Amino acid sequence: MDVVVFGAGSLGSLLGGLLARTHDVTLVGRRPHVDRIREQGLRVSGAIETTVGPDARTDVPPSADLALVTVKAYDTPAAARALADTSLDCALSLQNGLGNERTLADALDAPVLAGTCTYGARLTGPGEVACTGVGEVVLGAREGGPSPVAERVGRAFDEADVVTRVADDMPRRLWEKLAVNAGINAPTALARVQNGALLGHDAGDVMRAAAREVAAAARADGVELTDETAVAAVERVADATADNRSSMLQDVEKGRRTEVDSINGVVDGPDAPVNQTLTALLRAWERERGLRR
Ligand SMILES: NC(=O)C1=CN([C@@H]2O[C@H](COP(=O)(O)OP(=O)(O)OC[C@H]3O[C@@H](n4cnc5c(N)ncnc54)[C@H](OP(=O)(O)O)[C@@H]3O)[C@@H](O)[C@H]2O)C=CC1
Ligand SMILES: CC(C)(CO)C(=O)C(=O)O
Repeated sequence: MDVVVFGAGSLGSLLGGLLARTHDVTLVGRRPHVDRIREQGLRVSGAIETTVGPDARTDVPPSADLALVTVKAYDTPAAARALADTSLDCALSLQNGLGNERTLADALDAPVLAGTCTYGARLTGPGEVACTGVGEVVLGAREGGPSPVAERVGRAFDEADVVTRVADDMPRRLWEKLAVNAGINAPTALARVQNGALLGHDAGDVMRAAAREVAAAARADGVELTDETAVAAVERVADATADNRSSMLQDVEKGRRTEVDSINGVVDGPDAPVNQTLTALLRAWERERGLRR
């Protein structure tokens, strides 16, 4: 399969690197990362060790079978514009947050698949990415149901030894993942604590309330996600990733814009006062830092 990875940062470099073991991969990213990959290849270290030689560039190629979109959610509109003139068979978002697939589908003349990813990735230097945990990619039709396109992409990922499952219930999975990220990411970023610290009393109440509000929004959107399922999911992930610093905490520590708009901000409204508060506080921090207007 001919794969273009739009957003060769942490996740894009890792998955692009793993796919490059079997497929023709082009990484679209920034300098000096892309230059180093062209000169010396891409080194993957940590839980998976390999060196591969994908193509790497700063602009998009004219065609590909699959566009894997791995920019931060706030860059999805720009990714969609950049890919609009590329001839594609399909696109797949593995980003956190809700709404990325719709943004891509509105701009692209190709089916857009939804996905979730629990692999952990961190750029460690130009031309180098660390796999901080082997997880799983789950992908499928963004509106749910069977999808021959998703089956084809799933097979291609399997061939490259990327742990992958094709699912026919992506809308429910995306909402459940949103409940997890809404409950963990913003509270850990604001309190500057590891995920496990949310399992204590006060912060735990905030985490569970945020997850319940997301479940209510999912049901209003026609997706059957109970409060109990959402709360059990966020508690399970906080426990399993107790020593993690969430991606939003890492963004705040690095002084970078966060993905709050496409996580807590998706359910931001009077019916979701906890998510509204978390969103408002993170937006205030971003504004003060000059990261948003
Ligand atoms: N890292 C992880 O382990 C996981 C991440 N995710 C999700 O995956 C998504 C990506 O996360 P992550 O990889 O950590 O983020 P990164 O910031 O590391 O990667 C995104 C990369 O895309 C680049 N980029 C953005 N716009 C363009 C453009 N127009 N042209 C070329 N390059 C561009 C960015 O460069 P620049 O910063 O210079 O703009 C950056 O290098 C997020 O939604 C995240 O929540 C999900 C699961 C695991
Ligand atoms: C699952 C969790 C909360 C792990 O830290 C995550 O996805 C993130 O940090 O963005």
